[in-house]
Amino acid sequence: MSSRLVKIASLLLFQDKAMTAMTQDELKQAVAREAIKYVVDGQIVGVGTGSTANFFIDELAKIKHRIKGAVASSEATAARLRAHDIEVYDLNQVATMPVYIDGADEITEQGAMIKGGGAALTREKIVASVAEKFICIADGSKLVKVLGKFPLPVEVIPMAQAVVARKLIKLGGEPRLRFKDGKPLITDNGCVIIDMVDLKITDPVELERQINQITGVVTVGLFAQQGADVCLLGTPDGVKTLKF
Ligand SMILES: O=C(CO)[C@H](O)[C@H](O)COP(=O)(O)O
Repeated sequence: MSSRLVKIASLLLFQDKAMTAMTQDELKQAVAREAIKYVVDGQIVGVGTGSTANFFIDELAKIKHRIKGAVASSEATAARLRAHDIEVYDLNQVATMPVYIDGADEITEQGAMIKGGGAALTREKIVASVAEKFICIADGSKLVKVLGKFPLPVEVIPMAQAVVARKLIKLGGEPRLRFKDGKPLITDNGCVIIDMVDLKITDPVELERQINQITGVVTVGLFAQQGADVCLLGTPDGVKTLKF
């Protein structure tokens, strides 16, 4: 192939990739916009972490005069909410809230999810447990028949990393310590993340129960015992609402 043809081909490839990325962002933005309908006036809203949640925060900023404030599931989310002048409440000041709105790494047709790709799984699970409803916002690529293609995150007390990893191996899959910038990633809670790869999670409720029982585990990123109540799924044909 001539160098001119190679250049054109790589330009087209670049353009194609850029368009795919843009489309996924547009889908995330569409579900974030739709999620605003679930926000209850005068109340506190629980807010998740990640790129889809970030789109939601930007939409929430447009109606901030209608809400009392928000509870954040991570330091990053708290910073973004504050940058929009949305009041951030400590969860200890909040007994209940109508909705918790967050993304997911994978979600099944039954509403079970893998979360924690952004390392915020523990605070996400805690805030979600206080909310009356979990509204999952996700682009269509997150809908799966069986959970486990996305590595399952487990937040672990650092001194228990090796013992927990040994016990996780017995449950199948392969534990991998998560790194960031060449060092083990440290969560907002001062813990590490072990990602379990090569899993095929046919019984998410049971696996969540088993991993929860391992001493040294803080949280597993399986949200099955308490999954989503609603999923707003972004598809090229529009936002689909799945109720569980
Ligand atoms: O669980 C999460 C962060 O801990 C996120 O909700 C999940 O990783 C999805 O992220 P994104 O919206 O960027 O695809």
